[in-house]
Amino acid sequence: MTTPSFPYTHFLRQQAYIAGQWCDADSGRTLSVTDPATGQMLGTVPDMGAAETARAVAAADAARHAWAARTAGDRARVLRRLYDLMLAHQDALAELLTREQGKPLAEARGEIAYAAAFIEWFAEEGKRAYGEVIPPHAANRRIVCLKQPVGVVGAITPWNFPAAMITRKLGPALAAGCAMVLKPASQTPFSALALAALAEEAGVPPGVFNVVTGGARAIGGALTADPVVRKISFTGSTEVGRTLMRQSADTIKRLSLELGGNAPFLVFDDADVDAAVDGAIASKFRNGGQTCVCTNRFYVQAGIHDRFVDKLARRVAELRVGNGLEPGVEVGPLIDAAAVDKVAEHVGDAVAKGARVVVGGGRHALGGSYFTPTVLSGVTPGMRLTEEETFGPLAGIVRFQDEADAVAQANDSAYGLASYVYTRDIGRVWRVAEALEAGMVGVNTGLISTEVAPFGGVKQSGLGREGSRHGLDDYLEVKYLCLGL
Ligand SMILES: NC(=O)C1=CN([C@@H]2O[C@H](COP(=O)(O)OP(=O)(O)OC[C@H]3O[C@@H](n4cnc5c(N)ncnc54)[C@H](OP(=O)(O)O)[C@@H]3O)[C@@H](O)[C@H]2O)C=CC1
Ligand SMILES: O=C(O)[C@H](O)CS(=O)(=O)O
Repeated sequence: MTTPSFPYTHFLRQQAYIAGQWCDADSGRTLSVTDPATGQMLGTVPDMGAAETARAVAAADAARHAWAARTAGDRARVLRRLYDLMLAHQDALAELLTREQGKPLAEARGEIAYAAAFIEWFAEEGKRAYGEVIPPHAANRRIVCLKQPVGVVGAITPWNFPAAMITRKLGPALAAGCAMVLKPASQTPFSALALAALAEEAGVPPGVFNVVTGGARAIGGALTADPVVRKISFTGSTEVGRTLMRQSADTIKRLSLELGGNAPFLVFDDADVDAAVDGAIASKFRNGGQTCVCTNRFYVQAGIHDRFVDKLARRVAELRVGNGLEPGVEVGPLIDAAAVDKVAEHVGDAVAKGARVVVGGGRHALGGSYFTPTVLSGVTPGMRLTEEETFGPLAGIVRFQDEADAVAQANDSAYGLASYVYTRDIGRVWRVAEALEAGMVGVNTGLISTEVAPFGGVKQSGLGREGSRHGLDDYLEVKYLCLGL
């Protein structure tokens, strides 16, 4: 039976999803969602708060036992149906995602496939949540360790990947036998609600997956305060992650925190300069620079510096900026005016401190939330763009002399999420990769994100890992049985 193809409007749900019911806020209040490319309203979602969140937590707590009692294979079959449905409706889901977030349609299609891959991956991983039998400490004892689901999970996700950041949590949570209450970003809630509709169609039981939309502080406060919620999984800024960590302390919750980044990109004299420029474009301008693993500062060795800057600037000047729905657009609008202001402030600060605009440098002629892809040279430590996450299409380049200096500058940050190094010297690959204070290192590649590898950071970039076989552990508890004979 072929799956009918629907327009994106088919998935545009303007109600929240609690206990298997589509519902409005108790107050009747709504939040507007706008298309960042046009500023036009796309739709509204309920502006919910603590009361609705409490009902969602209660529904998750009621539903989790029967879900956990099903076999891992049974849960995997439901997740596989969700995976199949996501891919069957990839185009409609991608258009909905581009309309609420702004990224080019090709990237949105890629995100839907990436999001679905987490569901497929963890459907299978859930079947391998092996326990263990341990040689006993006494002849009359037997030791067995079980893996059991954490229970009710509170999830809070950002606007930059409105589908993948959800399934990166939903996949392992449901595969492990947990139930979830999700608060998506208010700027991009429709992808989350579309996932809820597909989960319902795939056979995820009522209450196992709930989506509450509305005020972040009220919903987040309710999730972190409720002792029934045993885990918080958050992706977003370090500032908010810190708040959630504090609020979770009173009930000692498990935490998965995927937070801010400040990725360094090191290019050594012996690098393939064309490959390095390809990697720089991929790592810096994906999603308009609005990913936590985007390069935030470039360090280029003196011998290759001028060639790298010239080649990169030529490529950046050719990037096509526009509405993500238009064919061929490579850089869409930023999420909102505040994001544009931040990029402009980083450019202004760097230029005031001596940096040179090689290409771009300001707001785009299209106006609104568009910013011209920009390359700055002559960047030096102390400029804001080397210390703060720009989260926009701005490449700032620092020239360096020797390896030790480059590594020291790269590590001079409170963050440690992603990092990148281009060199063809195998000894340098190992020295630098081992020395970089980051959770992830791209070697001669600017694209590192995949469901099969452990994604996460060190220092103030977060706690835990998502994806890979490690990602399931964050949703499981180890129970030790000591059997007296
Ligand atoms: N490490 C990673 O994988 C990722 C990290 N990030 C980081 O997130 C930042 C950009 O994303 P952005 O969405 O602006 O980040 P925010 O941290 O502002 O928001 C992320 C989510 O947290 C919610 N939120 C905000 N304040 C609170 C609160 N007090 N209590 C509970 N929830 C709250 C938001 O809700 P609402 O939308 O309603 O405000 C949103 O759903 C960057 O720093 C980026 O590096 C982003 C993506 C991935
Ligand atoms: O930056 C993020 O929000 C995601 O982690 C992006 S990705 O690198 O996983 O695609």
